[in-house]
Amino acid sequence: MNVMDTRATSAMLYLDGVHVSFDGFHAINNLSLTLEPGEMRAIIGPNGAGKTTMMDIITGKTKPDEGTVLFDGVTDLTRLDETRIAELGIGRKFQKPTVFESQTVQDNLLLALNVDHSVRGTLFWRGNRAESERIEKVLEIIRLTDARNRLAGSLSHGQKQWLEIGMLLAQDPKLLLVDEPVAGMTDVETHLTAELLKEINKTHTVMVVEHDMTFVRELGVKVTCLHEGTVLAEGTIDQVSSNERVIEVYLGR
Ligand SMILES: Nc1ncnc2c1ncn2[C@@H]1O[C@H](COP(=O)(O)OP(=O)(O)OP(=O)(O)O)[C@@H](O)[C@H]1O
Repeated sequence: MNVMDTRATSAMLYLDGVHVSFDGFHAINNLSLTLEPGEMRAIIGPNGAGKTTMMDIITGKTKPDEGTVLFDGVTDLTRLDETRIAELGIGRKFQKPTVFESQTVQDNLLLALNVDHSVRGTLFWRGNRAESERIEKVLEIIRLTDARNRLAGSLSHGQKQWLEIGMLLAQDPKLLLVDEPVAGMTDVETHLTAELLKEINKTHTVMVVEHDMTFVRELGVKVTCLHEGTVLAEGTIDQVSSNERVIEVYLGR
């Protein structure tokens, strides 16, 4: 691919002709996808479509056999390891919340900030002014300001998910990858999560994988449906959900 391609130079994320096979099985098959800076994209698709593998490629956990994966215009992610990719500003939220249950909400956020906690000791450190302001802002976005001193273990499932999204946000990533955030949530929590991601998307580029179509519709963003490791359909939720192939392989089941 020519890196002077305008898509490649302006995109936050640019995948082109990506292939991944596991023992001869083609999990990702000529996958091409572009995410613009500031965009939020919803990724849908049946089990085994390659959604997780695509996230693994972006974060460096899995290396493609072929294809181009560029971040922020020019950085070739296929040459970097997971740590370096995280340092570049790609944050990933896995499906299950993994907060520090015996720490308070606020201390979880402090732990997530990029500081040398081994030296300063998180429990005695309350951050400099910029960091404190950042924590306040994140608490507000994730709606946990009033719960700041509660132990994370005492939060509801939905609140734990929001806290973990907040821990990513504390690091101010350029791109947030969010895997099935509303699985196991109540309808109210699901609605609040859509609001929360829309708020985050005002200042961050977001890619969210989700099966819950009510939630995806509420996000109101461009949708990509993957199937057999490639893009089956892309467009508005109405366009994608009325696509005959999407209905056949995913929605109509
Ligand atoms: N490490 C691996 N070794 C062998 N096969 C794998 C490996 N990782 C993924 N696969 C296969 O690749 C395909 C794509 O899997 P992937 O987990 O990316 O799908 P998915 O769209 O995330 O599905 P789900 O919605 O169930 O999470 C599946 O058939 C899966 O079994």
